[in-house]
This record gives sequence, C-alpha cells and structure tokens, in this order.
Amino acid sequence: MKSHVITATPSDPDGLLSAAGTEAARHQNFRPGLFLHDLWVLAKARVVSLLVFTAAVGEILAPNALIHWQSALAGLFGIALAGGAGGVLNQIVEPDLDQHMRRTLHRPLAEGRISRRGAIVYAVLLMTAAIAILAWGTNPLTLILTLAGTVGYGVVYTLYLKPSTPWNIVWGGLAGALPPLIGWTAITGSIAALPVVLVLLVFVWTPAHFWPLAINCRRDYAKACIPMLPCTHGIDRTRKEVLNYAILTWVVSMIPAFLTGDWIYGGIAWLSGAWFVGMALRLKALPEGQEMDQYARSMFAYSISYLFLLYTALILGKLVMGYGFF
Ligand code: HEM
Ligand SMILES: CC(C)=CCC/C(C)=C/CC/C(C)=C/COP(=O)(O)OP(=O)(O)O
Repeated sequence: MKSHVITATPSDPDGLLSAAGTEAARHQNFRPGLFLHDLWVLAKARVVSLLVFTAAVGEILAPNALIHWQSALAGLFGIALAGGAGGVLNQIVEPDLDQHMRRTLHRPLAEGRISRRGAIVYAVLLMTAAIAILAWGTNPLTLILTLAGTVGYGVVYTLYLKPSTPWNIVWGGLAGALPPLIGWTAITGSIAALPVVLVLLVFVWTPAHFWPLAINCRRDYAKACIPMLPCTHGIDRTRKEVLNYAILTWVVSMIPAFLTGDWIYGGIAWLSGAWFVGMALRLKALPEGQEMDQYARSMFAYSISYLFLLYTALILGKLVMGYGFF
C-alpha cells in the first residue's frame, strides 16, 4: 500500500479529509492481511471482546451452565457476531464524522479502504449468522435481547442519540450493558435479579468509562459538531458527572456481593471501585491542561481494566465459594 500522506489545504487545514481514499486506490492497494485487519476493526472487535466476556460471566453465573454448554457457546458466538454487526452499522453511518477525528481517522471506511456497500454486505452477513446461531442454539428471549442490543447501538444510539443529545451515552450504554443478561437467558431462558444487577452495573459504568475519553477528545468532537458533554456543558460539569457515575458504579458493584454473599468478589469490588472513585476525584481536582488531558486518558484505560476485573472477580468468587447458583 502506498504510504499515507495527509495533505493540508485551505478548506481542510488539518489534512483530515485528504486521508479518505478513492475507489481506484482501494483496488490498487488491496492486501489480504490488511483487509482481514480492516474487517476486525470494522466489527470493533476489541470492544466486542469485553461484551462477550461479560456475557460469558452471565452464563457462568447461571444455574447449570455446564449442562447447557451448546446454548452457552451459541450465545457467545451470537453476541460476538451481533455486536460486530452493531460496530459495522455504526461506521456505515459515520464515515464523515470518523474522518474528522484523529482517533478514528484511519478506520477502513473513513479512509476508503472498504466501500460503504461492502460494509453493508458485511453487516448483513454478520447479523444473518448471529440470528441463525441464536435461533438454532438458544431461545427467542435471547434472540430478541441480542437484536435489541444491535439495533439499540447501531441504529438508536448512532443515528439518533449521538448527534442530538449530550446524554447520548447514558441511554446508548443500555445496549452495551445487555450482554450479561443475554448470557444468562441463553442458559435459563428467563430473567433473574442477579443478571439484571449486572446490566445495571455496566449501564452506570458506561458514562464514567466514556466521558474521560470525551474530555480528552473534546476538540475533535467539537470540530465534528457532536454534542458530547464536555463540548455542550464544559469540562467541570463533565468531571462532576464522571465522579457521580463512578460513585454510583462503586455502590451498584457491591449489590452482587450482598445477593450472593460472595466476600471475595465484595472485597475486590470495594477496592477497585474505591480506586475508580479516587481517579475521578483526582481528575476533578486537576487544573485544566495537558496533565488533566493525560489523566483523563488514564482513567478511560482504567475503566476498562476495572470492568474486566469486576467480572473476573464474579467468576472467581463463584468458583472458590461455590455459592448456590450452580
Ligand atoms: C454507548 C456506550 C459506550 C460508548 C460511547 C463507548 C465509547 C468508547 C470509545 C469512543 C472507545 C474508543 C474506541 C476506539 O478508540 O476505537 C471505547 C473503547 C472501548 N470500550 Fe467503550 N463505549 C461504550 C460502551 C462500552 C461497553 C458497554 C463496553 C464493554 C462492556 C465497552 C468496552 C470498551 C473497550 C474494551 C474499549 C477498548 C477498545 C480498544 O482497546 O481498542 N464500551 N469505548
Ligand atoms: C448486545 C449487543 C449485540 C450489543 C452491541 C452493542 C455495542 C457493539 C456496543 C459498543 C459500544 C461502543 C463501542 C460505543 C462507541 O460508540 P461511538 O460511536 O461513540 O464510538 P466511536 O467514536 O469510536 O465510533
């Protein structure tokens, strides 16, 4: 592939738009390895991996998960494929926005390495495979919840909420919060209190996950005219909301400990949540500037490890304590 040259012009001073490719360049530059990597990026595979992990925890916590191993596997594959389809739908809608943000500038659709039509075919294939696997291996409730996740993120959040309200991610986060419940329903076919609390946990975690990154990227969001909270309500209000949601996440994270009597999970949740709240306090206290921007990035990175740790602790607790959900 030719090396990527970003050219500044008077109408495109940062050279961001010149990064987009053309149909001819697409054919000339085709490389199978890069194409596979593009499919991976297009499906937002790294984000989907955490969605699948939270779904797997929902399955492991459900009664008799081992006996229903086929449904468990079908559930995980279905969520991975449907989550991937959500990621593709998101990028089909947003290539113009992605071209305007440094973080997303090099995505395959933004740079024109994959055409919009190709991406639509990809999304349809992923979704068809997800529906087939879920219909075959799980149950109607699991299929409906997964479809709600894909439509909630790929259509409702991306098309309607993201461009119209700074509270977009509070409601958009609901789609990404569903996997633990989907994992549970794949095994049991019904809804219960514990997985609903796990959905609530991801739901309240999402703003404290995303807004620190939005603080870091606020100039790009402003340029792209996306009404993210730091652009519409300022940095101080955003830092206050990050602290509120970090505290709320800490509180909600303790509920599974009370529901299960699992003190191993409880201890880990308490400590890792205290650290999260501590980071939010420090973020709030820092004067605006480069150090605050960098710290906001660190908090975003920690948010991901934190959720991973909480869900790992849930399995660990169950394996060690063996509380009565097996
Ligand atoms: C509407 C809700 C959410 C928003 C707006 C959001 C936003 C973001 C953004 C903008 C990134 C950076 C992606 C990139 O640079 O390519 C990111 C990364 C990430 N998000 Fe979220 N997120 C949301 C919900 C979730 C949920 C529910 C999960 C999992 C349970 C999750 C897991 C991750 C992970 C693992 C990454 C890191 C990806 C990487 O390293 O490339 N996010 N998120
Ligand atoms: C259950 C199920 C199938 C759910 C699918 C939900 C899903 C894929 C959620 C992912 C959340 C996410 C990556 C948000 C970033 O969106 P953004 O568009 O604001 O970020 P960007 O600027 O990086 O594109």
